[in-house]
Amino acid sequence: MNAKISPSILNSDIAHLADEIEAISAADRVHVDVMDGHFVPNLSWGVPIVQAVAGVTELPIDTHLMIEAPDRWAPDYVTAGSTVVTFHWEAATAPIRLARELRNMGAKAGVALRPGTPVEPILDHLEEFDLVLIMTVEPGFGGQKFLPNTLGKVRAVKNAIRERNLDVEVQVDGGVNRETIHEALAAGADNFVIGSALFSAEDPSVEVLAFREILS
Ligand SMILES: O=C(CO)[C@H](O)[C@H](O)COP(=O)(O)O
Ligand SMILES: [Co+2]
Repeated sequence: MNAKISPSILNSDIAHLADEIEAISAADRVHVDVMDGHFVPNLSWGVPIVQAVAGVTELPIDTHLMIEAPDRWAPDYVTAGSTVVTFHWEAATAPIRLARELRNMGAKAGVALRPGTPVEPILDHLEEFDLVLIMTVEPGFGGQKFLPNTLGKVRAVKNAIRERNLDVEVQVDGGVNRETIHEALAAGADNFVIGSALFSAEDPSVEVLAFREILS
């Protein structure tokens, strides 16, 4: 599987969001972080932003829901234009049923785990998902430090995917930069959410290419 770069626009200059997204057009996806102020202690944005992003880019939208009651809200993010909708395992009432609903709507279904959530319960259900997101920081804020003790879960998911020859992406999200990306890659990640390391660079368009080079 070719490694994918999914820039998180959380820490971009949202007053110039269309320009920021244009700058990362050589990436593979746009990662949109939805936070509800309950599942995480921060509030970001919702359906209208996904619709707005869909209106200014051809890149597939990868929506990361850090919200309570994803069973109720996640389908709206497919309708809004997301290609991938990832919800948190900890927040969902019926995660398998929700994943099936998202797929039936034509989207890819992703499941995310906080750093402290064990991976074992999802290993028996990997066929139900297109993407597993292993959080490498506590969800809620951009610009945090990468937690290397989460990489054991990346290895465990990747091993299970390989053993069963499944087509499931392993995404890491949080604190990924030019140094930490090597550890995540070695552990088996193939989809890299990169936020502040891209948007704090002098030229994010050049930085995307630098990450592409590292992953090649
Ligand atoms: O889900 C997230 C935070 O909960 C963001 O996607 C993540 O933090 C990306 O930003 P950075 O690369 O700056 O850590
Ligand atoms: Co995210």
